[in-house]
Amino acid sequence: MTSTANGNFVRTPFIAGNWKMNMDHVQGITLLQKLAWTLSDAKHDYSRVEVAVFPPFTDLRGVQTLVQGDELKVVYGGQDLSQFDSGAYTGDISGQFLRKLGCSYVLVGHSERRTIHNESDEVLNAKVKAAFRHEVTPVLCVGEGLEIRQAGTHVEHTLAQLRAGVEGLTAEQAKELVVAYEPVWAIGTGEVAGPEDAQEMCAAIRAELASLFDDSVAAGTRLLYGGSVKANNAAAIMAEADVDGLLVGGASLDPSEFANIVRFESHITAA
Ligand SMILES: O=C(CO)COP(=O)(O)O
Repeated sequence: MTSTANGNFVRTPFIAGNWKMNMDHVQGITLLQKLAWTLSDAKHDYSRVEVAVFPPFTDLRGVQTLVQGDELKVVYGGQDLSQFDSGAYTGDISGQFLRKLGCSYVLVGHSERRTIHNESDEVLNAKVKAAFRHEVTPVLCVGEGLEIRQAGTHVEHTLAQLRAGVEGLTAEQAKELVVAYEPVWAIGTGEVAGPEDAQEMCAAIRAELASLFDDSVAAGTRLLYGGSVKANNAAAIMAEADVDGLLVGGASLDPSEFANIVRFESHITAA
């Protein structure tokens, strides 16, 4: 992303709220309504900054109904999907079902899936491919834990996750893919990676995409940062050349805070 103080971006900035296992389907609707009102009051231009929410599966039908009924421009997605299309996989959700619910995106390989559910790079690669099969754009999450960061091998570690995740994709798919760098030590801890840490990793990811695919993939793929993003640090992170968006956890549960993150450009011009 090349940005200037007046907010000209090469790739459309993407600000996403990952609600994790918060908000039942009633609370979820209220949260989305408040977010939409706040952004509408602020005359948010969704063509300048794309806004996405990732609610729990049980909220998705309500979110779809609200988005369609009120013609909201907020897009939404699932927090996970099965690598399989259908069958005897109790508890799992097919990409086909997400597509039918109007999901544009799906998170794949969030660190909480990798650690709590032991999802391997191999499974995650199959999930990325399943998402493409069902025409849902995967947001592949990568990032290192604290020990790896302290050992100084974070770039190598994260790029290995990236390579495994995108294996077998076409250049066209890789360009559509969104990659989210979320250092595990910065998630939900209040410990935010500095803008320069986010930039270091996003630049490395972009260079890796150029070598795995080609320069047009590297130039087109959107790269997000996630981990303790708040309204007061969003603008500085977004000012980095290779950061195209933000994946926000805790702060996305507060509609006014999240709206201020979406409106990070107003902070840049105000600064
Ligand atoms: O995991 C995250 C988003 O997917 C980040 O969570 P927090 O913003 O709560 O640190």
